[in-house]
Amino acid sequence: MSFITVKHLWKEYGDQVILENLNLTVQQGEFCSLVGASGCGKSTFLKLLLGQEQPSRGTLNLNGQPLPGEPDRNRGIVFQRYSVFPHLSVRQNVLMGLELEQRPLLGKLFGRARREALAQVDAMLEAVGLDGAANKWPHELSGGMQQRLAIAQSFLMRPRVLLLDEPFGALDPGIRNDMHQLLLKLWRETGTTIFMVTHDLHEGFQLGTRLLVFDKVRRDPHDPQAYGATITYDLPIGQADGQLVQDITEQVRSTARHQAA
Ligand SMILES: Nc1ncnc2c1ncn2[C@@H]1O[C@H](COP(=O)(O)OP(=O)(O)OP(=O)(O)O)[C@@H](O)[C@H]1O
Repeated sequence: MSFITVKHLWKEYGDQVILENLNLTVQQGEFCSLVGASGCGKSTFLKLLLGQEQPSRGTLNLNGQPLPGEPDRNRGIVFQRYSVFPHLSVRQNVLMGLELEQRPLLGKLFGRARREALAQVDAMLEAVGLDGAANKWPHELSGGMQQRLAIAQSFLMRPRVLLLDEPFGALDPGIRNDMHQLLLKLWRETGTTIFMVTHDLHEGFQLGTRLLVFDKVRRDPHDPQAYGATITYDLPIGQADGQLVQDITEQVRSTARHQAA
């Protein structure tokens, strides 16, 4: 049985069709990169996987059961920005997840439980290269360090599914490669199933195990909202030849031009 099964999934907001007839099966531990023109419903798809939005039609199953309709600890998410608590230190930011999980009402751990949690936190901070910044505040960190912190927070909770919405979109190209290596390392160590939205087509073609291209195949010039996007390409990473890369890039850009018109 597949880990995640999406069948005939539609998402509409009022008259606007966002996603139409998505079908997809994903095995546990896959790392899917999602690309597509702006407005093609990639973030909406992540929200459906998170349980923050519900399908208008169709089904989304996890291990054969409907995905819980509300976010839970099995699903983590990292956004391009603002995934961390600004009023907590780096160490407290990462600790907070464990405290809320183990003491949901009080939100605080004491004694041995706290010491054990802090040992996990410190090991994770070391894994993401933030051990030297444990006592800093988020505003004292560079953008790359903030994303390392957000990634540390997410992985520490060991979600079964991790959703990344343009996690490196605000970072300088120079440090993206380091972030890719970090993400791949944590993914391999944890076996988490990852869905990552990226605007960077090059990143999408390179990172992970599978590329999913979201695009609109139907278009009504008189009613731009009538049709939604679907998955037009579903390829193993590294398998697309130069011509296919060029075709996909051109199609995504063409849809982006139509969306902007
Ligand atoms: N809660 C909502 N209510 C109404 N419309 C929404 C809502 N959320 C998203 N949309 C619309 O759904 C469409 C798809 O948005 P979405 O953010 O999923 O696209 P995207 O492919 O992730 O775009 P981008 O790459 O620019 O982030 C957009 O037209 C957006 O305005």
